[in-house]
Amino acid sequence: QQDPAAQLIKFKSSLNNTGDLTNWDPNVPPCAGESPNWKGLICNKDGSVFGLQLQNMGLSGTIDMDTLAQITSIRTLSFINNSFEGTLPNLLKIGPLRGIFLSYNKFSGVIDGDAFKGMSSLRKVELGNNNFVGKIPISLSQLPILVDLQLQDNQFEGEIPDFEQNDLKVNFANNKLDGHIPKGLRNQDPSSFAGNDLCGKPLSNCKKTLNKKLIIIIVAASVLAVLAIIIMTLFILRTRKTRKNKNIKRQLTKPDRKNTYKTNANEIQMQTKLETYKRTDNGGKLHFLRTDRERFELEDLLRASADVLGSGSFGSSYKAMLADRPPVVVKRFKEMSNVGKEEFYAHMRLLGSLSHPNLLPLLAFYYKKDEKLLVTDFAENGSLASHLHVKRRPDEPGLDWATRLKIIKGVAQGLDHLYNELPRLSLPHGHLKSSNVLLDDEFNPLLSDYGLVPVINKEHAQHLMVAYKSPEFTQHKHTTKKTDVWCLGILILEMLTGKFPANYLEQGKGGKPDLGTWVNSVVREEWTGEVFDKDMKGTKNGEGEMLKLLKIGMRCCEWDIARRCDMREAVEKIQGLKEREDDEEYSSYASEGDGYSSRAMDDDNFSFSVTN
Ligand SMILES: Nc1ncnc2c1ncn2[C@@H]1O[C@H](COP(=O)(O)OP(=O)(O)OP(=O)(O)O)[C@@H](O)[C@H]1O
Repeated sequence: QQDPAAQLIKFKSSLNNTGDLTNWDPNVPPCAGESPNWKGLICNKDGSVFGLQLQNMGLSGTIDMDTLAQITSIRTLSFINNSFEGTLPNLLKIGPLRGIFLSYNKFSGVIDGDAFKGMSSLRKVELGNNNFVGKIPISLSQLPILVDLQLQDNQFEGEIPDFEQNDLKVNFANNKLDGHIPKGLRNQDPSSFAGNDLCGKPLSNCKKTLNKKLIIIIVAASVLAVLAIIIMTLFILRTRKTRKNKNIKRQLTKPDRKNTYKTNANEIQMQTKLETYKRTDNGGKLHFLRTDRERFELEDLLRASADVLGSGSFGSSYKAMLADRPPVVVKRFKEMSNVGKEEFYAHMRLLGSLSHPNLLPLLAFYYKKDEKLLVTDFAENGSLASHLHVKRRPDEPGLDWATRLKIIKGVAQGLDHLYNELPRLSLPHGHLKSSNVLLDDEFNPLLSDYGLVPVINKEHAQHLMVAYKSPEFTQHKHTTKKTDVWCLGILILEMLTGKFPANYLEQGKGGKPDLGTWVNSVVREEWTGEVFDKDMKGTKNGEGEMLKLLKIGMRCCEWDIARRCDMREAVEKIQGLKEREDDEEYSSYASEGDGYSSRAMDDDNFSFSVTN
C-alpha cells in the first residue's frame, strides 16, 4: 500500500477546520504498534491503520475516499457529529469496510440503490440525523452480515426493503416511510419505526390487511358451513385406525427443554413400528452389546411406553420407559446400508465396546436390511442444543459460563477417547453438533452419534453429516483427521455466542452468509465484547478464559488445514482453561475492563482498541 502517513496528510488537506488534528505530523509514524501517535486513529498491532475516528471535531469539507482507499488496511470510518454536507461519499471505494459512522452531520440527497452493493464485510452503518431523502437503498438489505443499521431522523420515504439478516438491529424512526414493515423486522423494538406512516408488526395491523383478512374469514366460514355436513359424514365413515392416526398428529406439541413430545399416540406409533420389525425379520432379536448393564429384549421394548424425542437427519428417536430400569432411547436409522451384515455387526460391537464418562453408551442394536435401530441410555437433561436455542421461561436461567466450560471440557475428553480408541477411522466422530451433545442430570456432556460414518450410506452422509459441511469437503471433496476439529470449533463458537450454526450452513442462500463468513465475522471483528451470548451468566472475572476459548474455537475453525490445530492440541488447550476465580491468571483481562469498548482479534493475538 501507499505510505499511509502521506495519504493521511493528503486526506486531511481536503478537510476544513482541522484544529483538532495538529498532531498529524508527517515526521512521526501514525501508529506505534496498536497505539496511535496521531489523534483520531485506530491502529492494528502491526502498526497499520485500522480506522479513523474523527468525531465531534467540527470538521467539514470533502471526505476524500480515493485517498483513503490507498490505505488498504482501513476497515472503519467514523465522522459522527461534524458538519459535512453533500451526498453520501462513495463507500464502494473501500470495499472491505466493516463500519461506517456518519450520524449527526448535514449529508443530504438521494442515496443510490447500489451504494452498498457487494460490501460483504459491512456490519455497522450509522447515517442517523442527516438530511438524506429518497428510498432506503436496497443494497443495504442485501448486506449479509449487517447487524446495526441506524437511519433515524432523516427524510427517507417509500417502503422499507425486505431486510432478512439474522441479528440485525435497525432504527428507522422519524423519516417519511410508509407501507408494511417487512417480515424480517417484526421483532424490532416498535420505537425503531416511530414517526413514520408504517404499519404491521411490531406496530398495529395494517388496515388493508385487516379488511382482507376479514373477507377471507367470512368466505372461509361460509365454505366451512356448506362443507360441514360432508366432513361430518366423512368422519363417521373413517376407520378406527385412521382416527387414531389423526390423533397422533393432533396431539403433537412443541418439544420441552428435554425434547419430549408427551403423547400416548406416540406409544402406539412406536409399538406398531417395532412389531413390524418383529414380523418382517423372522422374529429377529435385539443384539445387546454391554456387559455392564442389565439385559433387556425386544419384547421389553415392545411393552414399554414411549415418547417421541424428535426427528433428526436419519429418522426419529423415542424415549422408551422400560419396567424397573432407567429409560432408554431408540433411534431409527434409515440410511445405514453402506456395509454388509457381518461388517455392520462388527462395527456395532466396536462402538458398543467403548466406555467413557463423556460418551453416550451404545447398549444394543437391531438389524434389518434397510433400517436399523440403535438403543442408548437416556440423558436426563436433553441436548446442549435445546439449552442453547429453545426459548426458555423467564424464570429459567440460561447455561452459565461455568457449566459451558465444564461441558466443553467433557466434550474434549470424549473426543480424545474416540481418537485414541478408533484410530482407523478418519472421522472418529463425524457428526459432532450441539444436538449430539447430551447432558446428564448433572450437566455432564455425553457425546452421541459418534463413529457412524463407515456404516452410513455415502450420499446421505455427504448430504447431512456435519463433517461434510467442513470447508475441505465443500471445496475439495475430502475430509481429514482434522475435520472433527472443525466441528469442535463450530461447537465452541456456538456455545460462546449462543448462535445456531445451522442458520449459517445453507451456504450463501437467501442472502445469508455462508458458514465460513459467519465464523470470520465472529472472530475477526472488533466486537469481541459483543460476541458472547447475552444469556450466559456468571461471566464476571471469566472474560480472560472466555476469550481464550474463543481463540481456541477460531484455531479449530481455520479453513487452511495446515494452520488448523489437531485434535490433541485442541484438547490440551481446552483442558488448560481455568475453572476457578482464584486460579492464577484467571482474570488476566478483567482488570482492563473499563478502558475499552471493543476488541479486535487477529489470527494469533487478541488486541484491544479504544474506540470511545
Ligand atoms: N439419548 C438421548 N437422551 C436425551 N435426548 C436425546 C437422546 N438422543 C436424542 N435426543 C434428543 O432427541 C432429539 C432428536 O434426536 P436425533 O438424534 O434423532 O436427531 P438430531 O440429533 O437432532 O439429528 P441427527 O439425526 O442429525 O443426529 C434431539 O433434540 C436430541 O438431542
